[in-house]
Amino acid sequence: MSAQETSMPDVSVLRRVLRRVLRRPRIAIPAVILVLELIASFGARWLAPYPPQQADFTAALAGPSAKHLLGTDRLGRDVLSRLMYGGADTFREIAIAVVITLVIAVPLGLVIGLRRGPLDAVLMRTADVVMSIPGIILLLIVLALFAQSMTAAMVVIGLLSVPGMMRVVRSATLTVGRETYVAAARVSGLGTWRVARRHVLPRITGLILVNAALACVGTLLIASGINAIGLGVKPPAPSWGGMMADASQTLNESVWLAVPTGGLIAVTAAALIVLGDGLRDMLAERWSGASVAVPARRRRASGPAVAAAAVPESDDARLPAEPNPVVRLTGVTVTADTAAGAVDLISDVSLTVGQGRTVGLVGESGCGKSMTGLALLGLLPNGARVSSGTVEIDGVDVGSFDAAQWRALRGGTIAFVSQEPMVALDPLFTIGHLLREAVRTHEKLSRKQATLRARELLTQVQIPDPDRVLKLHPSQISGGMAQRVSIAVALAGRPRILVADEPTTALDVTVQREIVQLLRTIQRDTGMALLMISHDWDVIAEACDTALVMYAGQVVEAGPTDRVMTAPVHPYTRRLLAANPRLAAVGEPIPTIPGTVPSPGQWPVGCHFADRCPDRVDRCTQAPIALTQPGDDVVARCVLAGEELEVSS
Ligand SMILES: Nc1ncnc2c1ncn2[C@@H]1O[C@H](COP(=O)(O)OP(=O)(O)OP(=O)(O)O)[C@@H](O)[C@H]1O
Repeated sequence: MSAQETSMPDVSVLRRVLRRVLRRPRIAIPAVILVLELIASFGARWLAPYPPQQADFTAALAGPSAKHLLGTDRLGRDVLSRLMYGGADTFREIAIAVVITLVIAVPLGLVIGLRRGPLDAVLMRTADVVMSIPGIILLLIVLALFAQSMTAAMVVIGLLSVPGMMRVVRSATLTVGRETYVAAARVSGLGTWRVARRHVLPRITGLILVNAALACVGTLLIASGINAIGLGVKPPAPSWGGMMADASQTLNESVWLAVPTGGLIAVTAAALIVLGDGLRDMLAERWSGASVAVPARRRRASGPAVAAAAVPESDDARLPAEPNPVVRLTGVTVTADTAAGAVDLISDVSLTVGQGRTVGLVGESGCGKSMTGLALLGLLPNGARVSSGTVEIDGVDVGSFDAAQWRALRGGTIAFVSQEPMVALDPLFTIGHLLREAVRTHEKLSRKQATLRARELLTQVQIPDPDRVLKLHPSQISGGMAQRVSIAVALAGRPRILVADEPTTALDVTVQREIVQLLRTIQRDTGMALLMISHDWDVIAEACDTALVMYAGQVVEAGPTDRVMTAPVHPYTRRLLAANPRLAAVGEPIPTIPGTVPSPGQWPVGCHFADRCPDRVDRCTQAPIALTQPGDDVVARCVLAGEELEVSS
């Protein structure tokens, strides 16, 4: 963010926020009450009618009168003045505790919610331990050790509240972190902290405010309690808790004395809660319609742990040659820890994408296409890892890369476009802001230069009237335009390889063609390599030089797209092509492949497709099937592949 952006907030923005706040009684009323209390408390020296200790024994325990608006206590001291003087300490105490809680808990919750891993495990266990400490005993010890210092007590309360707040922030971050725009921001190379601050924090601010309000109320009550039992502010200095204690001692003589102090504490607590709720609702309204939380993609539950049979080495299989390889996956197996044990999600996947080339991954849902793309992006889900094989990018083995090295690579060398353009863009910001942020992640540019580059990117993705679009929010543009914008964001770092995971699935047919053509044009102009993940043969036909067909975690056939589509060798490829709805004859039912893709962990020992394959022979189920090259341009994982070719030639 530029100095201009971070410096003095725009007056018109402040005015807008103020107008919005004042229009809502649920915010305006508690806010006015609290502001008046703050003014009265911190301005007590000038505003209070009497000094806090000035006693008038002739007017002890008097009710409200013109002279003493809220009456007097048993020493004839003015209750209103004492409440005003005592308020400053009360608000200061609340501020100390709650600021400590927020300053520690919010960043920690954000970071562990996004990063997970060992830090998450350590902090969560530490939180469990801290939460089991009996707070009241600790408070009494601290008050004894620090000469009844309320500051020390508030520091302890603040620290003891950290675990609770951290858990709330962490679990909200986990939810928001699953949204595609957050994944997209991470893939564009933004560090965890920047993603947290720019894309997660604004979404969970409402929740944090509600919990902060509750923490304020909790601290108010605890601080009043400590003062009431005489362990905090020492009499005759005024405090709300001390005044409650005084009132309780004189209840038999005057019930009234409890009313102003008790009422003030109750009104303050209620105002804090209503204000927190009101602000949360205001922020929630801001989000409604802008983005719909996308549920995490449904994952098929892994079946009972069946150890994946060792697949023979596939060195003998030469995948289609790719000139100037930018990316090379060699025999990559991704394994995930599940409740049923370690399960392979993809097995022995090899692929190469050369400069200026497009390789397509095609297959039914659940075959492992996305997992292959995520392995290449270094973005495997928690618990999943590359358990064997290598991933090379620009000739460098990235297997041992740490988070910082991946960050440097993502968005720069490799970029990602997802299937949900609308949710890949953070709805809170304008297109211009999102593009400027993406551009400045990779290049040191002034705001003006970044705007020019953002405009250039919009032109590159063929968006008409880029100046107008820069000022719009994602919710104000169509799905097709949003996909163009997310491609522009991906191009901001001038990537060498772009992974496009079903980039046209959410779009209508005409727009799909436009997006595919756009990607091809960009690729021709920039020489970028493209890994296109799709279940749509039309997209593969239109965009890809080479097609890899995946089934149940394995590459089952590969070759030049034309050959794969016109002379498929693997029975699965043939049936997948036949099931293409656009090839079905009018009036004829669309052929389907009976059965379903076996889940990871339930793959059979032999050919993964055997159960669904009408051409199955005994050899298919006896041992793992290797990927072989039975002919020019033909790579297949089928025992019948060679025979097939002989028959057809
Ligand atoms: N974190 C995970 N833990 C366990 N299994 C997972 C996990 N993530 C994905 N899977 C499983 O891995 C398999 C491959 O998933 P993947 O998303 O790569 O399939 P896909 O071919 O891209 O399908 P789709 O087109 O539906 O995304 C699926 O069976 C999925 O259920």
